[in-house]
Amino acid sequence: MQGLVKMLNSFYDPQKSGVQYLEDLACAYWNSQVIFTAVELELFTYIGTEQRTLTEISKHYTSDENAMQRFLNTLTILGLLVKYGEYYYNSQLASEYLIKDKEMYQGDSILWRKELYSNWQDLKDTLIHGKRLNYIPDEKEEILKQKTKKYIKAMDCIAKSKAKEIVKHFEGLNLEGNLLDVGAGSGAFSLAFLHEFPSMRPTLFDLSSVIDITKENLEGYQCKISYHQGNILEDWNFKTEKFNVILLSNILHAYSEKEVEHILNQVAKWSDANGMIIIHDFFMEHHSLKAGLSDLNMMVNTYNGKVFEGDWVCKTLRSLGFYDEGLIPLKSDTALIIASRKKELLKEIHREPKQYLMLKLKALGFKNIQLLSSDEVCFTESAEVKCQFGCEHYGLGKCPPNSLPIEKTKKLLKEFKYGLLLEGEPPTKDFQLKIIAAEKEAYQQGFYKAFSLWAGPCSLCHQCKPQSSCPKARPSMEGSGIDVFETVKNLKETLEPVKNKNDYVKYFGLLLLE
Ligand SMILES: C[S@@+](CC[C@H](N)C(=O)[O-])C[C@H]1O[C@@H](n2cnc3c(N)ncnc32)[C@H](O)[C@@H]1O
Repeated sequence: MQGLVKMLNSFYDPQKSGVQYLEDLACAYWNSQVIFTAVELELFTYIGTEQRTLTEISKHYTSDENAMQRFLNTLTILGLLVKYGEYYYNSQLASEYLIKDKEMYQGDSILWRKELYSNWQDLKDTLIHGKRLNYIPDEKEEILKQKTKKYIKAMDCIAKSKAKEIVKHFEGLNLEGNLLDVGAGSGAFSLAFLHEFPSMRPTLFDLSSVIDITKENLEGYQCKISYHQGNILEDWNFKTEKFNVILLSNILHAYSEKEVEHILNQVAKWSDANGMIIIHDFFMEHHSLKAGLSDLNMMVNTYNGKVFEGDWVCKTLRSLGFYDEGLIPLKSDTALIIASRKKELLKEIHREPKQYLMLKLKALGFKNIQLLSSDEVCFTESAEVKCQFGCEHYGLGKCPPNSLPIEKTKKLLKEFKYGLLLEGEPPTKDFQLKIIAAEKEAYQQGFYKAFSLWAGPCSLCHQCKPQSSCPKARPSMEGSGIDVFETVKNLKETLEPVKNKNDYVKYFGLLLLE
C-alpha cells in the first residue's frame, strides 16, 4: 500500500538525487517532444477505440516502420498506449483525454504548450534583460484571430477539468444573482457555475477580440449569458448593479503587483456587500515546482506576468475589507482563494480538511508531507532494544522506557484513521518545534484528537523530569516501536542510514488524525 496524497516542493530528494536527477532534468524536454508529436499526428484519435498494428499505423502516416515502432514503444512506456500481442490500443488515460471530440480532450492545451516553447529558448537573455524580449510586431488581423482561437481552445481544455473540481467546493450552497467572470476566455467556468446554479446570470468580461470568438462558441446560451468587452486594466464600467460572485480564473498571474492591485480594487468596487470573490490561479505555496516554472513561463511569455504568493493576494484582499480563509488547494496544480466581506459566508465553502491542513503545514517548512492510512505504519520489536543497547539517551527525558511501549503505540494507532508523515531536517530542536506547531494547527482546524510523534530524543529543554508529564514533549516514532525505515520505504520515499558526517539527514514525524 502507498500513501494516499503527497504534497512536496519538488522532485528533488537530497538523499537520492544525484547525477541521474541532473540527467533527467536535462532530458525533460524529450518527454514534451514525444507528447507534442503524438498529439500533432492525432495518433490517439486515429487509434480511437480500435486495435492497430504497427504496419497499419505506419501506413496511415506513411512513416518508416522501424522509426514508428520505436516511437510507439516509448509511448507505451509512457503509459499512453498499451501493446497486446501485435496490437496497439489507447491507454485509459489517452482514451479519456487525447481523443479529439471527447469532452475532456486536452490536445489543444498540449499544443499551446508547444507554442510557448520558442520563448523559453530566450530564458538566458530574458534574465539579462529582466523581461520578455520577443514581441511579434503587428501581426495580420487574420493571423491574430487564428492565434486567439487556438489560445481560447487551449484555455478551454484546462478550464473544463478545473471547473468541475472548483464547483464541488460550492455544492449545496445557494449561489444566485449576478456572476462576473473576469477574463472569461472560453466561458467554461461560467458554464460550470450556470450548470450547478441555474439562476445565476453570468457576465463574461474580456477583450473584444476574445468576446467575438466566445460568443460564436456559446451561441446556445444567448439568453443566459451577457458579454462585456473591455480592458480589465482600466476602470470597469458596468450598467448593471453590483455582482454577487466575481470570478478571476488564471488572470492574476498575467500581471504585475501594481496591475493586480488595480484589478482587485475594481473587484472590491463591483462586489456586492454580500458578494463572494473566487480567485483561481497558480500560487507559490501550492505545487511549488509547477508554480515556480509557471512563474518563469510568465517571465518569458508575457510582458510582466508573475505567479504570486497566495499570502500576498489574501493580504491585499484584507486591506480592501474582505475576509478569507487562506489558500484552498485543488488536487491538481492550482488553488483557490475565496473571499467575502461577510465572514459567515466563507464557513459554507467545502474544502477537503486534510488537504487544507497539509497546505498549512507545508508553510511551516516541512520538506515533504504525505498522507497515509494509519494501518500503513510498520512496527518493529527491535526499536526498543536498539534504544536500550546502543543509545546514550536511554532512560533520559521521554526516551524509552519513558516513551510509549510498542503495544500501547499499536493500540493508539487503532484510534486514528490517518496520519501525516512529516519530513524535515536538523537541527532537532527546530524540527520538534515544527511538529508541535503542526499538531496545534491540526487541533485548531478541528482534528481534536490530533497527536504527534517526532524523531530523536527530546531536545526542547536541558532539564527534564522523565516520569512527569510535559506539555511540550512528544514520543519519538522509533522510541515507540515504529519501524520508520520500513514505513517510509513502503510509501516510496527514501531514508538512507547516515554513514558519513556530511551525509544529508532526514527526520520524520507522524501526526495522527482521526
Ligand atoms: C489565461 S486566460 C483565462 C481564461 C479563463 N478565465 C480560464 O481560466 O480559462 C486569461 C483571459 O484573460 C483575458 N484578459 C487578459 N488580459 C485582459 C485585459 N487586459 N482585459 C480583459 N481581458 C483580459 C484573456 O483574453 C483571456 O481570455
